[in-house]
Amino acid sequence: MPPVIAGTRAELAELLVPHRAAGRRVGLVCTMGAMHEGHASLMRRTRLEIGPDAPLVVSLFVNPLQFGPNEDLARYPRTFDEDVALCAREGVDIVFAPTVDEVYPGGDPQVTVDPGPLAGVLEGKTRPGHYVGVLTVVAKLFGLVRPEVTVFGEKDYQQLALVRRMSGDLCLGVEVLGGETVREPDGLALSSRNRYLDPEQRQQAVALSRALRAAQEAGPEGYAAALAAAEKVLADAPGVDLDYVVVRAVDLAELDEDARGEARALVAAKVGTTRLIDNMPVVLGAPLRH
Ligand SMILES: Nc1ncnc2c1ncn2[C@@H]1O[C@H](COP(=O)(O)OP(=O)(O)OP(=O)(O)O)[C@@H](O)[C@H]1O
Ligand SMILES: CC(C)(CO)[C@@H](O)C(=O)[O-]
Ligand code: BAL
Repeated sequence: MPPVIAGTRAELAELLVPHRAAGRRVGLVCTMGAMHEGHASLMRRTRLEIGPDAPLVVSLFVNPLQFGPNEDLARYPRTFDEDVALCAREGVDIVFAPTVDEVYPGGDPQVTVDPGPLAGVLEGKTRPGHYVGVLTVVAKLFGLVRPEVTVFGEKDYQQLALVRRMSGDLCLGVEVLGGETVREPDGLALSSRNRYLDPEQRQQAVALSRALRAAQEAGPEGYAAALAAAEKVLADAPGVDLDYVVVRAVDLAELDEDARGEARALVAAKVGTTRLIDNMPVVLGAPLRH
């Protein structure tokens, strides 16, 4: 069965009434469309969480508030029919695809979400205002859909951390789960923006995941070795204009040289004009002997 498309808040609310009356758990996956297997995996994970009879809602909205003035809002890929077909294959019940006016009647909102200090680093440093835009629209989507559970991709690791933090700090009551990153066979993380890459850039882009794997492999030798291994791969990579490569704590705090245990390696770089991000778990320090 194809999903029902809701273009307005009123249509969405009406579609959810019978589910709420029946006490079903609502699941939400937030997207900007141009869907791929990464999005599909979040839908499947959400379905597992809510069960077969509960409503699975997917939002499809390219949110202008999270794009900077020199970013790719105008050319962001829009593939509505293919997206709906993917949602149908994944058993999505409702696709919420509002217009900009429907989400922001009267223009930009006066009240927005302050994402706090975690938004001042990494993606937030390079893209000022990005996480105000992301959290504001996610808060609105939470308010409109009122989901019990949502799954966000680990590919956007800082975004996942911030959405979790928002739900907790603002008592929104939404369980925020992380979905593993889906990759191409050569390691490149699936991303809607991969379609901007020409064949040569597509080859070059694999350096990001190779660098993260190098950090993983060097992890047992410690923090400095893990970081240096990733940096070396990227320094030798043609066509890759590095923004940052870091090894951080799982909560994205900075680490010192003696750090041990679970950490996260994260990278952002431009390949041609396309900005890509990726991250992987890293375990720092040799395993403790018993
Ligand atoms: N490869 C992936 N594996 C798992 N989840 C993903 C993957 N790529 C994106 N997601 C998740 O899908 C959700 C919607 O993301 P979005 O629509 O921006 O897709 P995207 O591919 O990340 O696009 P972009 O190229 O703009 O970053 C987010 O929670 C994001 O983390
Ligand atoms: C969460 C999100 C849909 C908000 O616009 C977007 O940032 C994305 O696609 O990751
Ligand atoms: N996937 C995160 C959305 C963005 O880059 O704007």
